[in-house]
Amino acid sequence: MKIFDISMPLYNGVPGWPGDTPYAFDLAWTKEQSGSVNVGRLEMSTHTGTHIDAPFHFDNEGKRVTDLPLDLYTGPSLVIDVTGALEITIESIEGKIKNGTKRVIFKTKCWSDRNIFPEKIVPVSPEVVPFLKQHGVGLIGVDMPSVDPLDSKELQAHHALHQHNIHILEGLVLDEVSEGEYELMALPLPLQDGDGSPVRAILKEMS
Ligand SMILES: N[C@@H](CC(=O)c1ccccc1NC=O)C(=O)O
Ligand SMILES: [Zn+2]
Ligand SMILES: [Zn+2]
Repeated sequence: MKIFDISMPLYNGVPGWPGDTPYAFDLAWTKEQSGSVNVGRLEMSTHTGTHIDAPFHFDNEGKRVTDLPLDLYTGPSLVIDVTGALEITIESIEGKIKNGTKRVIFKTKCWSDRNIFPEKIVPVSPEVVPFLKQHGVGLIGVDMPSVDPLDSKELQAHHALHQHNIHILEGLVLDEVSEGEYELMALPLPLQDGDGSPVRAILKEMS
C-alpha cells in the first residue's frame, strides 16, 4: 500500500512564522573533532514545518504536548479537497463527511511555494467547528501554517476547535494526495510541557 510523506522537509532557511526562532541544524561535533562520530544540534520553534499545536499554545490552562493522547494522531482520516476556496466553511465539506469521521485533513493548496512563508491562507471558519464536532471529528489537519488568518490575534478558529475538543495539525504537504480515506500517522515528540511539536506525518492508502 502506498505511503505519502506529507511532512515539510526541515533545512536551514525553511520558512517559519515571521519573527519566530529560525530553524538551525549544524554539527556540534564532527567526526574529526570527536574522533568517532558526527553529532547534530538543533535550534527551532515548536511551530516549524509540519507540527501539532497543544492547547497550551493559545490557552495558559490548556493541555501540553505530553498530556495529549497518541490515538488522536494515528488512524483513519478523511482528506477533503477544498482547492480554490477562500475560507473553509460548512459548504466546503457538506456531503463529503459522514458520521464517525474522527480525523479530517483539508487540502487547500494555498501554500504553493514552501520556500517562503505565505502571505495569505484559507482560514477555517469558526462556524464549521460545531459541524465537524457533530460528525465526531477530534483532529483537523491543514496544508498551511495556521487555521486562523495570519494576522489574527484572537485566533477564533484555534479557540473554537479547542472548545469542541478538536486538535490541530498544521503545515502538511498534500500536493500528491487526492480526496479520500487514508490512515494517518503524525506523532508528536514527547516534549515535556511543550506548546507544540514537530511531527513526521504520513498517509497510508487503505486497502
Ligand atoms: N498560531 C500559529 C503560530 C503563531 O501564531 C505564532 C508562532 C510563532 C510565533 C508567533 C506566533 N504568533 C504570534 O502572533 C500556529 O499555530 O502555528
Ligand atoms: Zn502551530
Ligand atoms: Zn496553530
